[in-house]
Amino acid sequence: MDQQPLIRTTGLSYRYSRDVQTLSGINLHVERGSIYGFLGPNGSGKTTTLSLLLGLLNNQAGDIEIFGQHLHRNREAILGRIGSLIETPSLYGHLTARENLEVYRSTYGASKARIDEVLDIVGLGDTGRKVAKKFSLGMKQRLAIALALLPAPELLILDEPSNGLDPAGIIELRALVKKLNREHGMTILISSHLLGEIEKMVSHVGIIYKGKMQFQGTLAGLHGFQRQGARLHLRTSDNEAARLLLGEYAPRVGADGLHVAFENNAQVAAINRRLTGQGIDVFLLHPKESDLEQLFIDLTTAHA
Ligand SMILES: Nc1ncnc2c1ncn2[C@@H]1O[C@H](COP(=O)(O)OP(=O)(O)OP(=O)(O)O)[C@@H](O)[C@H]1O
Repeated sequence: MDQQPLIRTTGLSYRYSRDVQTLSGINLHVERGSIYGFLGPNGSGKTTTLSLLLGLLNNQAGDIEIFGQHLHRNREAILGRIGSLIETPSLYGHLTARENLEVYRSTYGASKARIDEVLDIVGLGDTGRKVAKKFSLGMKQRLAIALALLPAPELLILDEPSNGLDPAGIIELRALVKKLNREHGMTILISSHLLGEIEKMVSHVGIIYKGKMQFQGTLAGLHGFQRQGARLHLRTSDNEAARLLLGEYAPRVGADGLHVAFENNAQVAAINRRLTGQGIDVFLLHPKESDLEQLFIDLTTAHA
C-alpha cells in the first residue's frame, strides 16, 4: 500500500487571461481513503482546480500527480480510474434511470450487472418506468453519480453536488458519499461553497480563497485555524498598565491603543473584566475581523 497522497498537485497555477491569475501555487494533497472537502466561496477557483485534475483544462504551470503518476504522461490510464460530476450532467429526460445508464454502459465497458449495482448503490433501484425528467433534482443528481460510478472508479470528484438541492436531497447525498467511501472504498473529492453542507461528511478540508490555498488538514485542525488572525483593538485610560496586565496575550501598543490576539468571546469578556477590575477604564473594545474571518463568514452564509 503506497503512502503517497492519491492526488498531489505542486505549485498548480492557472490563468484564463494574461492579466488575471486565477490559481496561484495550489498544493493539494488528497489522502487515499479520505473524503476531502474542497471549500471556497464562489469564484475562488474550485472548478478550475478540479477541471485541471480531470484534464478538462490544459495544465499551464505546476504538476499534477494522481495515483502516483503524472497526469500529463498517463492521462488515459488515470482518467479511467476516476469518476466525476463536474458540469450539469447530460441525462436523457425521456429515458428511465436504467435506460440512461444503458446509453453510457458501453462507453465505460461496464457489464449489465453493473447497472443494477450502481442503481442499488445510489438508491434508484425501484424507479421502474419513471423517466428522468420526472425525477426530483436530488434523484437526477444521484443518477448522474450512478453514471460516474459505472466504471467502478477508485476516486470520485464531485463539483458542488449539493447546489440547488433541498435539505432532504442534501442529507441523501451526504449518506451516499459516506457509503461510497466506507463500503466501496472510494476516495472522494467534493467541492462546496458552504462549510455546513460538507462538514458532517468530510475527513479532510482544503480551503481555497482568491485562487490560493488558505488551509489544508483535518476537520479538527480547521476549528483551531478558524480564529487565527482575529485581533481585539482596545483603548483604555492607561494603555501601558493595560499592556502589563494583559501580558499573556502578547499585546502590541500603537498610537491608536492596544491590539491583542484572541480566539473567542469568552476571552474578550475576560480581558474586559481584568482591566476594569484593576481600575483601568475601557473606552473601546473592538474585535476586528481578519480576512480569514470574512472568509469564514462567506463559507457559513448561504447566498441566494
Ligand atoms: N472560462 C473562463 N474564462 C475566464 N474566466 C473564468 C472562466 N471560468 C472561470 N473563470 C473565472 O475564474 C475564477 C474562478 O472560477 P471557478 O469557476 O474556478 O471558481 P469556483 O470556486 O468553482 O466558483 P463557482 O462556485 O462560482 O463556480 C472566477 O473569477 C471566474 O470568473
